Amino acid sequence: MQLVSSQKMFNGWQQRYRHQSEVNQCEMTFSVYVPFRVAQGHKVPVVYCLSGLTCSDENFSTKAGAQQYAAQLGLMLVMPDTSPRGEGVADDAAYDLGQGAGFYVNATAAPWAAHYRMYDYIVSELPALIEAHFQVTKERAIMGHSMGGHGALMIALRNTDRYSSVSAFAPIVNPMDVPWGQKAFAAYLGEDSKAWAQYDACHCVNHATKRIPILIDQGSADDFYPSQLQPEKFVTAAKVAGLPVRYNMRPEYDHSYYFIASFVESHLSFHAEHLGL
Ligand SMILES: N[C@@H](CCC(=O)N[C@@H](CSC=O)C(=O)NCC(=O)O)C(=O)O
Repeated sequence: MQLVSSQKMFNGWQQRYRHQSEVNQCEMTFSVYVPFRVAQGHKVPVVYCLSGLTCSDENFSTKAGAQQYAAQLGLMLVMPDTSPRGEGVADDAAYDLGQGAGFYVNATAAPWAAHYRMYDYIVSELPALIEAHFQVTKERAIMGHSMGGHGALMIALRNTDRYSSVSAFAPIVNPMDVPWGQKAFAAYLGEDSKAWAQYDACHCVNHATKRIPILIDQGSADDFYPSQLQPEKFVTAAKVAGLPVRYNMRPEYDHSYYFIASFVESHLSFHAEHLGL
């Protein structure tokens, strides 16, 4: 693991690391925020922050304004990239497919299957790396925005033993039923939609083995809300499955990081509460 950059921030450290990923078969970069509590000799729990289409590990770290709250709460933030990258990695000219748009699935269709294994990367490889190199406990929460909001919901529901809580800003919730998801799933998983449900949060609610606490915020002025997101579908599915969801509609907020920055404190406090801080 190679340190790319390190800056002091709120008495802790904002850093970027590069490493060779076995599951994605390429070099991956991630960002972390290490709170001061670590320098005081404590192990801290981790919140994984998954970004959306077109993002890298730097969107959340530079725009969400989360570090000041992570510093106060004693949380480490891990901000992964949204796909494998590099010259030898398949890509597409469109912003919603290929590099920057991995959708947190393990691709099975050519040419994507060779590198696009973001599900295994987020669930297994990255946490193992983090737990080997940083002063962290094995307690984790996961959150995300848009495509990353969906990734967080889907991953948490499939792995309720691994996460204490999950939250999402303006998430895609039913990718099998909206244009962004249908395009990505057809490419990564093949045209047979039977293989898609395992990665669709509205289906994954039925496979949760624990009542994991869920928080979702949605802006009413989000251009993607009616066509690509529709979080109410998830709220209904989760309630039918008996899962506790707190859903906030935020008047006049859009899809941007200005929206995320406005409510990120409440998401980190939610996770801190369920992580027992
Ligand atoms: N209109 C786009 C779409 C890109 C976009 O809005 N990306 C969002 C996430 S959307 C769902 O996953 C984002 O987070 N962008 C980065 C940012 O810093 O705001 C386009 O034309 O590119």
